[in-house]
Amino acid sequence: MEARMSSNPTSDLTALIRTIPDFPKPGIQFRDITTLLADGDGLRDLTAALAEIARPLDPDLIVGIEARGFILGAALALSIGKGFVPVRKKGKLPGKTVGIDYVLEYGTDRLEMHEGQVPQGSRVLLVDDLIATGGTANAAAQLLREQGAIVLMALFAIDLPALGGIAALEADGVAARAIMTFDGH
Ligand SMILES: O=P(O)(O)OC[C@H]1O[C@H](OP(=O)(O)OP(=O)(O)O)[C@H](O)[C@@H]1O
Ligand SMILES: Nc1ncnc2[nH]cnc12
Repeated sequence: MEARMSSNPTSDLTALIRTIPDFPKPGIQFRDITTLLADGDGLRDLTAALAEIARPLDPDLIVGIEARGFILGAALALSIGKGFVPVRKKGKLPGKTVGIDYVLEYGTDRLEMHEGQVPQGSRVLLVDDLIATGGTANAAAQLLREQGAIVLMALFAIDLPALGGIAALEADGVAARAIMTFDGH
C-alpha cells in the first residue's frame, strides 16, 4: 500500500494528492496538494482532520511555514478560531524579524518571523503541508523555542517516513503528527 490515512475522514484524501515523478529533480516523487486544495470536500475534510488533532491541544496560535503551510495553517486557524503567524523565507517580511539559518541538501537557507509576534510562553502549533527530512520544520521549531514559545506539536498533511522527518523532530523533543503517509521519497 503506497499511501495511508492516520484517521478516517469522509473522503479519501490520499486519492486527491497528485504524484508527479521527477519534480523538481530526477528521483523525487512530488506529492502535489493543489489537487486536494481544489476539491471542496477534500479541503473541508483535510481541515477537519487537522482541527480534530489541534483542538484538544488548545494552542494560542497557529504558525505556518511558507508557502504551502500558509494555506493549511490559515484554514486550520480559521476553523478553530485562533490567530495565524507566518514563518517566511528570508527577506519577505516587512517588519523587524528574528530568524534562523538551516542546512539544506545543497547549501543553507534562512527562515524568519516578525519579532514579538509569538509572545514568550505562548503555546503554538506548527503547521506545514509536508514533512520530508524535517529540516524545515526543525528549524522553525527551534526558532519558535528561541523566542520562548512552547511548540505543542508540529502537524502536517503528509509525512514521507522514508526520509525520517517525524523521527528527527521527536528526537529533538517536538511531538509530530501527519494526516497521510506516503511511501518512498
Ligand atoms: O522536511 P523537509 O526536507 O525540510 O521538506 C519539507 C519542506 O519542503 C517543502 O517546501 P518547499 O521548500 O518546497 O517550499 P514551498 O512550500 O514554498 O513550495 C514543504 O512544503 C516543506 O516546507
Ligand atoms: N516529495 C515531496 N513532495 C512535495 N513536497 C516536498 N518537499 C520535500 N519533498 C517533497
